[in-house]
Amino acid sequence: MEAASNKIVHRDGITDDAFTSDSGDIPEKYIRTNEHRASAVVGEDEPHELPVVDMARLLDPESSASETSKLGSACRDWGFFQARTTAPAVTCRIFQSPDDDSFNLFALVSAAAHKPWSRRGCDAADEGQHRAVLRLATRRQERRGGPRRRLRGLRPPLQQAVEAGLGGERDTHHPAGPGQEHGALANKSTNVQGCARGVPGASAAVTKLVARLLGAMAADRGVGREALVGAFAGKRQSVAIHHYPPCRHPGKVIGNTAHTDGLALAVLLHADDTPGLQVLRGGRWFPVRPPPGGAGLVVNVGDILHILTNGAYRSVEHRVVADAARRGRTTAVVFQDASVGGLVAPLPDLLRGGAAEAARYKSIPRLEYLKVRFSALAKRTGFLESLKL
Ligand SMILES: O=C(O)CCC(=O)C(=O)O
Ligand SMILES: [Fe+2]
Repeated sequence: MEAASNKIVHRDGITDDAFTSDSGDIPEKYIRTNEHRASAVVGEDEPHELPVVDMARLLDPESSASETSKLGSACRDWGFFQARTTAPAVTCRIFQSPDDDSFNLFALVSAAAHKPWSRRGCDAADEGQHRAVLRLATRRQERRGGPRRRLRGLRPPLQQAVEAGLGGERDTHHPAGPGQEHGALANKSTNVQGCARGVPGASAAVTKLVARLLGAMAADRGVGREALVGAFAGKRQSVAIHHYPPCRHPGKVIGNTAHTDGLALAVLLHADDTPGLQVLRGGRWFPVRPPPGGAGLVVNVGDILHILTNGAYRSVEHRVVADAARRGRTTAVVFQDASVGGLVAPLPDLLRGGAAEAARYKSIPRLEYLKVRFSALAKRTGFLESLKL
């Protein structure tokens, strides 16, 4: 029987089922076949590629206008694009070489993937990642008398993010079947805290990349650079690191259920070339191929940027499917927050002047926005729709 997709799976349960059963079947409660059936996946035979924005061309005055318009179309049509960059600063700082002792994410992720289940709590991704994050952050606060003490030493943007629960621990697990040892789960996400030493460098590199993209987005949207860059300046940044172990039954479980990202912009780094990410476009799932050789990042519009641009740039659903053949998949996602004067609202510059647009979304205080989004996730109701005017 197919499991209801909204079942909550606790990690304690996973431990028992995944390691004590030897039947080779996937426990019914982990099956997400219905999610695979929900929409068609575009096959290998239909050529497609995520739009590519070349960062060097974006900066070069000769090519900047045409690359800016490519960027704008990508954000309108796909909500996703690949930012091609040859500068190794971003990727290297997050996924540093395993030989470098100062910060070794590979070791961290691999330790997370192989350690026995701890009992720190786990919620299935389909309950909503952000809810899980919030709950874990709250528990952490209760246990330790507030996260501030534990986070001493982190630089402010990251510290704020973790305090807000946005960069907190994520543990969303879906077992792929017992007997698969450590490959029994389709998604293990770990948190930034263990990577604290390496993150500030990566955070600075991502901030720079994001500022460049925002400058071009502002030009494309016809607002002053400061209007958009200012909405992001000094705002929270958080990082989620995901590890998706290989899975023998990729068509039955899901690595990361379909969702849109709640913050403003997400920058995704692939640590390997295992595919898995799929983007919903025109009712079909488009598989995203990891940029070859790590020469690029996948960027997507989140709900807040959707609202800031008055709906011109689209926050689209995406998901991660499991892969049976390869050794697993590891990604890091840097989320960037934004708001205008404490509000999540269309950029005021879009609503005034000669080319003024009518506001298509309500303006709501940021805290209320977060609250509404969490409860919408819990109830599985359309969130952006509920803010539409
Ligand atoms: O791991 C991936 O490819 C995507 C993860 C994701 O969508 C997220 O963290 O919001
Ligand atoms: Fe996402």
